[in-house]
Order: sequence, then C-alpha cells, then structure tokens
Amino acid sequence: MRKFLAPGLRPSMVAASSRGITTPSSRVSQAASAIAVKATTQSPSPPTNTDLPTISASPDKVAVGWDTRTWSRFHNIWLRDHCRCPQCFHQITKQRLVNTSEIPPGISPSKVEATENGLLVSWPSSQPHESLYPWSWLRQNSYDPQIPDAKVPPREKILWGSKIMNSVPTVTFEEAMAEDDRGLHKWVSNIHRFGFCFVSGVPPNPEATEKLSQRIGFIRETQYGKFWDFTSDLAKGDTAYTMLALGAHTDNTYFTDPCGLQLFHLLSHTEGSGGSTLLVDGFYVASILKELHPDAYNVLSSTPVPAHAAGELSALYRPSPPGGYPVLSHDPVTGDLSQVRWNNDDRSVMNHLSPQQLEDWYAAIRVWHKLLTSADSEYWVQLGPGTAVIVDNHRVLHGRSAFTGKRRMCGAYIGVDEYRSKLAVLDERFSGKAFTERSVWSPGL
Ligand SMILES: C[N+](C)(C)CCCC[C@H](N)C(=O)O
Ligand SMILES: O=C(O)CCC(=O)C(=O)O
Repeated sequence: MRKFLAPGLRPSMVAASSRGITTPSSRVSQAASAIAVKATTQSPSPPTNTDLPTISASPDKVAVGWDTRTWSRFHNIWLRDHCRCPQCFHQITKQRLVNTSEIPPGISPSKVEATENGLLVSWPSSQPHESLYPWSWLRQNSYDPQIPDAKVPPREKILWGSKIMNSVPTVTFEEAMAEDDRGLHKWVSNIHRFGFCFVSGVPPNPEATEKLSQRIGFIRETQYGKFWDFTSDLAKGDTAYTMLALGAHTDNTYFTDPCGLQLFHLLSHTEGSGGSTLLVDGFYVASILKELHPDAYNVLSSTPVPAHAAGELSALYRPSPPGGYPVLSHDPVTGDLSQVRWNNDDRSVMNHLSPQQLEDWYAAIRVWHKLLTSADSEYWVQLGPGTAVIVDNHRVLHGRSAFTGKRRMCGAYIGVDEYRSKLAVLDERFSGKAFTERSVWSPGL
C-alpha cells in the first residue's frame, strides 16, 4: 500500500513497511533515516471504504489520514496518556491508571500500525507496551482538527415563547413511574428539549410527589429542607412563603451551584384566587436579546451579579466567589449559552462595578426585563392538584401571580449533575443499540 505524508508533516524518521511504520525506538539523525521514506508527490488515491486509514509518524505525532482532505494529528504523549488497556485504564471504574507525569515528554512509538481494529502503537520501554485505539474513537476525539460530524450530535433544544401553551410537553405519572424507565426517559428527554415538562395524573399528595421527584435523582436538600411542602406562613424567611407575586426568576442564585431541576405540585388552594404559575424560556429570551441587543447581551454575559439568601438567621448564603456570576453563562468550549441566573429579588448590593459598567448593566437588565415580561415570552398556567411541573432551573425562569386564600405547594430540587447523569444513563440504555455494559471507549470518558 502506498505511503504518503500528511500535509504539513515533514518526511519523518520512519522506515515504511508493508503493514505499518517502524520508527527507531530512539531518535536517529534525520539524514540517516529520511531516505527510508520516499515522500510521494503524486496526489494519493483516497482510501476506499475497504482501505484502512493511512498513518504517518513524525517525531512527536502520529497522523491518521481518513481521506485525502481529512487528516488527524495526535501527539505521541496524548496517545500514550489515552491508552485504555487494562494496565493504563481501569476497565470497571473507567479511571486512568497510567501516571501521566511519568510519560517521557519526548516519547515516540517504536512502531505504529493500521489494523482492522484500529491504530496499534508499540511503545519503547523496558516492558514492551502496546496500545490499540479504535478508528471510530480516534475520529470522534480528533482535536487537530476537530471532526464535527464524527462527534455524538448534541441533544436538540426547542426554544419557545407563549405559544408553547398550544402543545405543552407532558408525561403521565404512570409513564414516569413505570419500572422499565422508558417513560422516565421520555420525561427527562422532554425536560432537556423544552426546559420543562408537566406530569399529569399525579396523586394529589406529597408522598407521591416526592417519589416522582426521586425518579430523576436524589433530592437536593437546602436550607428550605429536603422535600418541601409549603404555604404562605413565612415558615422560612423567603417571599415564596408569602402571598406576594414573584417575577420570573431562577432559584438559588445565591448558591455557587444552583439546583438543576425544580419540581412543583400545587396540592390545594382554597378560599382565594390567583397564584398562577409563570414559565419563561430564558434561552429563548436570551436568543432574542442577542439578536436585537447584542451589547446588552454581552453586558449580561460578562457582569458578575452578587446574590444572597439571608432570611433565616441560621443561614447566610452567598455564592463563591461572592461577586457572583453573570445572568448569562456560556460553555467555555463551545461558546453556547449554558445557564441563565436571574433573580432580581435575591440580588445583593452592586458595589463592584465602575460607574460606566453600572450604567451599562442597569440599561441591559432593563432590556432583559422588557423581553422577559413580554406577552410573547410569558407562559402562564394555573396549576392544580394532580398536575406537577418540573423546570430546568438553569434555563427556564418561573414565577407566580399574587394570591389570596390558603395555598399549599410541594416540590423538590434535584441537583444539575444528578439530572444530567440520569439523562446520560437513560440515553445509553435506550440508544437503540444493545447496551450491556459501558465501554472504556464510551463517548466523553
Ligand atoms: C422552593 N422553595 C419554596 C423551597 C424555596 C424557594 C426559595 C426561593 C428563593 N428566593 C430562590 O430564588 O432560590
Ligand atoms: O409558589 C409558587 O408557585 C412558586 C414559588 C417559587 O417561585 C419558588 O419556590 O421558587
């Protein structure tokens, strides 16, 4: 099979062989080995489907040619660090065993070979060591360059405004509780896609509601307790325990790690009216803000906002660092919006900005608030016994109208990592392929 060098690679110190490339275990002078490889000038024929990828070794990298246009380059140290053999990677715990700091910085394979099962790399050492990397795993984890179409596609999010009322995501209590977890997968998939989901047919009691909450993950205990069952008696030092209206907000802005999900189930409301529930898709509103008011979007994405929970003498919560976090946070890798944090009632004194920053921030939150409270953004719904709603507290804001009478609400927080873990586990199980055990090559490990 013809050998050719990856674009941008110098004739490497390799001796081509029929099935692989044998590199001297220690570095030899360039002149002595460059003749070992005849750099081809013709454009190489693209590997057909039956062909194995083409490989090429340079002093510090191994290149893999997927086709004539797509080459990936992997640092030798990266390859050695990512060996997944039983000596280097615990096959059950999926934890790295190799001591990365002991990998020689200038490590170079003694041999690299394209095999049916993947890239086979032999490492020079007192005990010969071989690493095999499946082709699909290498392509999926290619970083030089990134190969987007090889990656697991991200789950779709559907952004919504008030018109969501015409087709609200719902599962039944029976589905969510079913032991085969298919209904649970449907429930958490809806939460991820829409940022909220109703559950109908919930027995109107706290016990069933708590069991429902625990289907996703263990309940996150806070200063408000574990599973909460509350009314307007200021049992806790927070306006949620009053009859006051609450504007669209996300909870726990005073925590470093705001809860991931919040479940609400209105158990009863007698001798009065009001108390409607407000839902707003913060990602939808942020997308409009970004489009129409990019400067304001940037201000809300970069200005830290301090917050506190100080209503209980036994607790005084502030996030770490105390300056807080911006209203809009982004994934540092993809740049995508990752979290909305907004609770104007729980915001602390703004004493950390310059006069200009302060003016810019107030102007930005004015625009933000206008969009949040527009008829196009707000989805109002009257909850009642039997219908619970769960909300992605990192995306969807919630609130309520003022009310009179006796109103009893119960629910719980679930941590964001518990929620994301459950979704990932259910995605594994219901991915369509037979899933018996998690592979050391599972995406993202
Ligand atoms: C949910 N529960 C009634 C227990 C507490 C509500 C706490 C609300 C708080 N102001 C926040 O935004 O986090
Ligand atoms: O009472 C309600 O309907 C919602 C209360 C609330 O916003 C909260 O607990 O965070």
